[in-house]
Amino acid sequence: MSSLFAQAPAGLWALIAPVRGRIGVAISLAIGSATTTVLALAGIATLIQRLLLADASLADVGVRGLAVAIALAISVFCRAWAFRLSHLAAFDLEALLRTELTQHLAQVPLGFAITTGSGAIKKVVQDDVKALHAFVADTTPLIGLALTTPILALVILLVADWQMTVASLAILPVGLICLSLATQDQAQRRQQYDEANEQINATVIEFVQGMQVVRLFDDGTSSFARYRSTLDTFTQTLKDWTAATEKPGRAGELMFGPLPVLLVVAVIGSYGVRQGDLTLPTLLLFLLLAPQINSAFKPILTLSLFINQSQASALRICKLLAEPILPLPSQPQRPKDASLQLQQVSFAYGDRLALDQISLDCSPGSVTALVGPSGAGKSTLARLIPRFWDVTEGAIRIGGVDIREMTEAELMSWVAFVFQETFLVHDTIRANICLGATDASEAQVVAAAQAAQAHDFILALPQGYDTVAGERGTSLSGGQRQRITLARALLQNRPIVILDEATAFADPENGVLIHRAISTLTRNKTVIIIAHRLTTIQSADQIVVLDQGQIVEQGQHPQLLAQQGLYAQLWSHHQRAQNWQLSAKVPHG
Ligand SMILES: Nc1ncnc2c1ncn2[C@@H]1O[C@H](COP(=O)(O)OP(=O)(O)OP(=O)(O)O)[C@@H](O)[C@H]1O
Repeated sequence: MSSLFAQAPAGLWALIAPVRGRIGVAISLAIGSATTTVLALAGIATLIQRLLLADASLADVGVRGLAVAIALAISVFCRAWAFRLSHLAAFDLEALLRTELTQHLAQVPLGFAITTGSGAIKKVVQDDVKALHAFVADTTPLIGLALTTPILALVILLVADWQMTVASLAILPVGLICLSLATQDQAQRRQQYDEANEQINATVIEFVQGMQVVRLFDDGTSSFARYRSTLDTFTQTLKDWTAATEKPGRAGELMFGPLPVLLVVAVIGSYGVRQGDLTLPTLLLFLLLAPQINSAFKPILTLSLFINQSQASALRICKLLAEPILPLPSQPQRPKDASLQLQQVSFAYGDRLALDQISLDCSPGSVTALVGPSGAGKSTLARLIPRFWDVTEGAIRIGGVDIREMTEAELMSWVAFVFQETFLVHDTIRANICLGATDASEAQVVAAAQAAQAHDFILALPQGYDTVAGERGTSLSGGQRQRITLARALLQNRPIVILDEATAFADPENGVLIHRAISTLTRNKTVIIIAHRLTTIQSADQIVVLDQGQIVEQGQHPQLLAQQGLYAQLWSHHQRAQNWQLSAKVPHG
């Protein structure tokens, strides 16, 4: 359960509850502003009435004029104060929600980011929280303003002359009919618009991400043509939408403007005054207040649109906050050694089984290699050990203790994980090496970098260990980034090391250095290595061959070769790939 909310929030109003007090005050101030505006308008009507009297007393006129001025001043003050409060509340809410979301994300299983995608998570934490900011800052005072003005004006006019009120508002149904015509297939058109918009986004991302490849192969013409065609579809969708809603929309807008109602009031009212059914001050009151009722419909419709959009953002935030956190043990246990055991482990992504009844024993200090064709389940198995996800069935034990019975910190103190994708934070090289071992001394950091064959290139950087790694480490080569993450793992010095294809992308020179670093890192450790380069794992204590989520072969290299099974096939493919050379036909001169 999240700390900011007593129970998991279930929608827009629940999410903004932490700043409910200030929103309430802001709405009240907005109501005060609208009320004083309407009262000032009514006051102007009585002021004009007094001014038209032949024996108007200056004092009376003065008092009324002052009252109108004070009402207007109060209205402006309340409005400004309402928006100031709502904006301050919005900033606080934004900070509170971001903290809440990041705290929650820190507790959900690590695999959540992989399954959901970092783009989708970023959208919630950034864009949806920003949408709620806009809702609280701008929309909440408008709720008070947009609703109070027409209601109060209506009450005053009904009291003044109910028949005239009905007559002057007769125009409203016409406007409503036009509006419902303009919005009748709104949902379907909105969906078409969203789909066309998504298509454009996807094509732009494809165009930008693939620019290097695209421009090398076709100078960009064909992918640009794809972009043009989705843009044309998008433009056409918008044109159709505009054409279908244009006329009734404009008519509705006109009907909700002040002019038609002023015309009706002026004509009917003047006739009424001439007949003696209506007094001039009442006509003035209608001329001033009736347009306020009509004009309120547009802001109310805009408000409902805003509320719907904010509700969609709120639901995405709530869904993320409702994501179950990794269950933690009530009585944590400590492993007795660095042995690793998988006991009939099964795991499914949703209803798709990725691992099926895997049992495996790795004694302390042994090297276990996971091999198998693509999609066999190697990465999934490796990721279950640091609890990216919990097993669907069975158990994983370290030193005899089920990893679900260990605290997160305890588990992390046993397992180092070297990702296939190296990740550097936007900080100094030193901070990147120290990640997870913040109390390390300078000498320890340098020793780790030396062992990871990274010290020399770090010293050659402009600020040495104080150089800030570029965004996602872009200013460093792939091999250099790998060596920094290896230095990090070396410094952490955890008894179990999981290597996920750390050397796959290294060039030969980097490959030798990285191989050396890995040898140091894995010395005397329990190692699980996923390797496609089968040559590096020939001496592994056990090789586990996975296929379609199951262990199909298990043993040491010579044993597995002799079995002439899947491993032998993979090995011969690997050998062929190693011996493969570019054959060049030298032209005879
Ligand atoms: N995040 C995920 N969501 C859903 N299915 C997934 C996810 N990750 C992997 N899978 C599926 O689980 C199965 C095992 O994938 P896994 O990545 O573990 O295989 P692998 O042996 O490591 O493959 P490779 O050698 O290509 O990396 C595959 O069928 C894959 O499509």
